[in-house]
Amino acid sequence: MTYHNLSLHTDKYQINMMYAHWKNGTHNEKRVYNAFFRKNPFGNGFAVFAGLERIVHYLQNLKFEEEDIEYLQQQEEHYDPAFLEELRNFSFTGNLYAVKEGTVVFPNEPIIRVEARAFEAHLIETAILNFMNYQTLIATKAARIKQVAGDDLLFEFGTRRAQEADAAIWGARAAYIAGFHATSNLRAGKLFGIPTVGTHSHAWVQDHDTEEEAFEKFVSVFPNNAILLVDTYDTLRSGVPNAIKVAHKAKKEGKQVKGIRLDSGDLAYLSKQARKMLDEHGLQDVKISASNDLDEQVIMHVKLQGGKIDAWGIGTKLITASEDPALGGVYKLVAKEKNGMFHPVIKISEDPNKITTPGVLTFYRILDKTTGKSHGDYIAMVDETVPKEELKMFDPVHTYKQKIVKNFEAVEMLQPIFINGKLVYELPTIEEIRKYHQESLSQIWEETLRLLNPQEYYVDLSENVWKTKMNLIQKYRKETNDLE
Ligand SMILES: Nc1ncnc2c1ncn2[C@@H]1O[C@H](COP(=O)(O)OP(=O)(O)OP(=O)(O)O)[C@@H](O)[C@H]1O
Ligand SMILES: O=P(O)(O)OC[C@H]1O[C@H](OP(=O)(O)OP(=O)(O)O)[C@H](O)[C@@H]1O
Ligand SMILES: O=C(O)c1cccnc1
Repeated sequence: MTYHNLSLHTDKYQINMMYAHWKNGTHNEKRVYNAFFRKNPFGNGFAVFAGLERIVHYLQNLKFEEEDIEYLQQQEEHYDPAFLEELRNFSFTGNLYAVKEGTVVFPNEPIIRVEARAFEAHLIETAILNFMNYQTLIATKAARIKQVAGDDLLFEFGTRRAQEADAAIWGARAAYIAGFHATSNLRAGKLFGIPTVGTHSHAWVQDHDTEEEAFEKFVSVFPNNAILLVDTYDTLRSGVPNAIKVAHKAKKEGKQVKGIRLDSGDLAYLSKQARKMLDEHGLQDVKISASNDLDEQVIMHVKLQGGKIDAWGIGTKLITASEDPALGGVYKLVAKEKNGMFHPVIKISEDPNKITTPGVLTFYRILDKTTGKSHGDYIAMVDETVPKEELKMFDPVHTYKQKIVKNFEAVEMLQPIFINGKLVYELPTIEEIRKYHQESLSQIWEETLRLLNPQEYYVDLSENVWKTKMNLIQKYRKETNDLE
C-alpha cells in the first residue's frame, strides 16, 4: 500500500504549540502522553483496539515536503523561517508503546503511550486520535454484531454509506479483526488480505424482462457461487419460486446456486418461509443471506424469532457506528522532563472522571492462573515492580472496595512499537490479529462481554500511581485555596 505523507493531517494549534516551544527553546524537552478513552461506546462493556497499523505507517512516513513548508509559510505570518527549516528536518524520533490490535480494552487505561520531544508529541496527537478513535469504534461495533451472530457468516457491506473512502477501507479492516468473514470492498480486500464477497443488486433484476431470466443469466456466468437477490418484486410469490426454478435447472446442468439474499420485509418470517420452500424442493444446500439496515439488535431479534438466516450483510449501521458515532478518545500530557527526569503532571477537572492519571504508566492484565480469566487491569508506573504472589487491587474511587489476588499472571499490555524513532515491532498479519482478538475476548468474563448492562470491568491503579495522583490533586487544591 502506498502511504501518503500526512504531516499536515493535524490541527493548526499543534504546529502553533510546536512553534511556541521552539521559540522558547523547550522543543527538545521530552514529554509523555497517554491516549485513552473515557467511556465504552454503544453501552458496551469493552472496546476492541484497532488503528495501530495505520499509526505505524503514519509515523514512518512523517515528513514535511517542500509544498507543506510553503503552505505553512502562507498560513501564518509569525512562523520564523528558521522554524520552517527545523520542520524540513523533522522525523519521529520518539518512543511509542501501544496495546496490540485486536486487544479488548477498557476506559481510562493508557492504550498508547508516547514519549517524545515536545515538538513531535504535539504534532502527532491529532492523527493518532483520528486513527485510533475511528478504527476502535468500528471494531467494537463489529464485536457486538459478532456476539449475536454466533456461527453465522458476517459480510461487511458499508462502503457506499461510509463517511468517505478511508473510513470504508479501514472500517472493513476493523470489522474483519473483530470476526467478520468478508467485505464487499475489493480495495480493502486487496490492501489487507480480507476475503471478499458479492451478490448482485436490484438493478440486475430490473435490467431483464423477467426475474427468472435475470437469475438464469447470473447463474450461467457464476455456475457455483451465485447468490440471488429475491426481493425486487415479491419475495415469496416471485423471487424465491424463481430462484428455486433456476436452482433446479442449474443442478441438472451440474451447476449450483449458492444462496439467496433477502433485502426487505420481515426477515424472520420471510427467511422461515423461504427455507421451507427451498427445503421442500430438495435445496437444503442453498443458503439464505439477509441485509437491510441490520445491526446487533435486529440480528438478535430475527434469530429469537426463529429466522433461518445463514449470512448477514451489514452496511450503514456498522460503518457509521450510527447510534454512537465517535469514541471520544483523548491524548493527555502525563509527565514532563525536567533536569533529565520525568515528572508526573495532572489535569484537574470538576468531573472526577476527567482528572487524568499522572506518571509514566503502563498496565497489566491480571489473569487468574486457574480460570485464565482476567481479574481486571492494573495501571502502574513503568519502573514499578508488580508483586508476583499477592496483589492488592482496589477501586481508585471507592477505595474500600478491594481484593487480594493470588495465583495470577500479570501480563504487560503495552508493547514497544517505536524506540528512538525506530520501528521495533513486527506488524502481525491480519489473520494473526483476528486470532489474537478471540484470545483476548476469551480472557474476559461473559458478564462484562454481554451486550446489555454489562458488568463494569475493573481498571485499578497501583498504590504508587494512586498516591501520586492524590498528592497532585492535593497540591493543586492547596494552591487554588491559597489564591482565594
Ligand atoms: N423480524 C424482524 N424483527 C425485527 N426487525 C426486523 C425484522 N425484519 C426486518 N427487520 C428490520 O426492520 C427494519 C425496517 O424494515 P421494514 O420491513 O420496515 O423496511 P423495509 O423492508 O426496508 O421496507 P421496504 O419494503 O419499503 O423496503 C430494518 O432495519 C430491518 O432490518
Ligand atoms: O442496509 P445496509 O446495512 O446499509 O447494507 C447495504 C445495503 O446496500 C444495498 O442497498 P442499496 O439500496 O444501496 O442497493 P441495491 O439496489 O443493491 O439494493 C444492499 O442491498 C443493502 O441493503
Ligand atoms: O454484494 C452485495 O450483496 C452488496 C454489496 C454492497 C452493498 N450491498 C450489497
